[in-house]
Amino acid sequence: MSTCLYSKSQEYDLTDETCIDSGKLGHSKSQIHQQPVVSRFMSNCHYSTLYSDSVTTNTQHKLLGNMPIYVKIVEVGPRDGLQNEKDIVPTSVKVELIKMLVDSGLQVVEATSFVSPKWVPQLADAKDVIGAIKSVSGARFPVLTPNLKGLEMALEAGVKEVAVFAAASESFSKSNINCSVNESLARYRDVTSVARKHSIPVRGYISCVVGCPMEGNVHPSKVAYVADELCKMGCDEISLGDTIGVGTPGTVIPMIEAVKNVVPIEKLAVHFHDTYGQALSNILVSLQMGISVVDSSVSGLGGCPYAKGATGNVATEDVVYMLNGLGVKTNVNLKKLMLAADYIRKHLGRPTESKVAKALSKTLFCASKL
Ligand SMILES: CC(C)(COP(=O)([O-])OP(=O)([O-])OC[C@H]1O[C@@H](n2cnc3c(N)ncnc32)[C@H](O)[C@@H]1OP(=O)([O-])[O-])[C@@H](O)C(=O)NCCC(=O)NCCSC(=O)C[C@@](C)(O)CC(=O)[O-]
Repeated sequence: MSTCLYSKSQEYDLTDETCIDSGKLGHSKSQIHQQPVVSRFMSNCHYSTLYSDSVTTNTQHKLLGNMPIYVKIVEVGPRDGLQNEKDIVPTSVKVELIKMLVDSGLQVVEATSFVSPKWVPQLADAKDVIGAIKSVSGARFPVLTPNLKGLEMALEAGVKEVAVFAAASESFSKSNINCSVNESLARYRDVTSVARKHSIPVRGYISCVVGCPMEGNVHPSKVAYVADELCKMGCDEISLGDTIGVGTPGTVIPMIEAVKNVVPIEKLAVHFHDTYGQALSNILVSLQMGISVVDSSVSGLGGCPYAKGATGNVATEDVVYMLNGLGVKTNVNLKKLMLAADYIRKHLGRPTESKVAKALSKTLFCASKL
């Protein structure tokens, strides 16, 4: 047994296989322990977690549970990330962002929503965004559709995948989509039924899976109820959203346990906001429980217009970095992803929310020469 990565006070009980190979860095393990972690990032452009194929990690270690070999990342930045922005982001910027995200290797990029422009003015250009990315290949571009009207508009625009969005809390459902949970499920039965006739896959979101901004704690049985209904109406994937980012493994585990009793685990995805800094630990336990689809947002953009105080989604850069470190494939090139993050952050005029991007920003130039 040996330890790696952090200072003595934070030692992890990992085997040699689970350590990031110090040989790749050209340092001995004792040297690694002597260096502060940030200076190691800055002085080592070849740091192995930048590249998914350069890490030789034993994902089957008993402490890690049975990690999936591959995790599908659903990039929600252009939709969830931008929907809350007050200043309208030009369509051309959204389109360029989507192209850069696809170029980084992301295979699913949620592009926009066909929702009421009165409710979400930022996404009023949904049709134009979809029109402009029609020729972009290499990724799927699902969109949100809250009702049949949204679905019809999406189909007309040429969308090939849609998502409906319910909530486990009545109050949130009312404030987000202006109807009760059961009313929303009835609407979504119509949406999924029409979508299926067009062979369009449907994802079902559930918001507030552990906590609601108005009702507080949400019982796992409420999440399981909505998940079961979404599954029965034909949703192909169900994304469990901690909309306000209050969950910890202590609340996330029983919630997933309850849901996986009614929905096959292969159909589940997780969607964590990082308000309390718990998103990565919640993702890790979700993977250990058998989930292999993770939603995230480039640069940690986001927040829901109807969940006051909630911060952005977990940053895609941070998810990719963790998965690289675990030896789990994602197909994402972290350096290119950071370029996409840089592009949108510069436009929005705000610094990144990604811890990884903050740490690596000084080595980006160096990494770009590799
Ligand atoms: C659901 C409605 C439409 C109900 O809104 P409503 O006001 O009850 O709807 P309505 O049927 O009375 O229609 C009102 C107006 O909206 C129009 N309309 C109606 N539907 C559409 C449509 N699809 N597209 C465009 N326009 C539409 C409709 O034609 C009408 O226009 P008017 O006659 O006044 O000119 C509204 O509440 C809405 O659009 N809500 C969207 C809210 C939203 O997008 N929230 C963020 C996404 S959810 C989320 O972020 C959480 C998630 C998924 O990320 C996971 C997590 O973190 O938890």
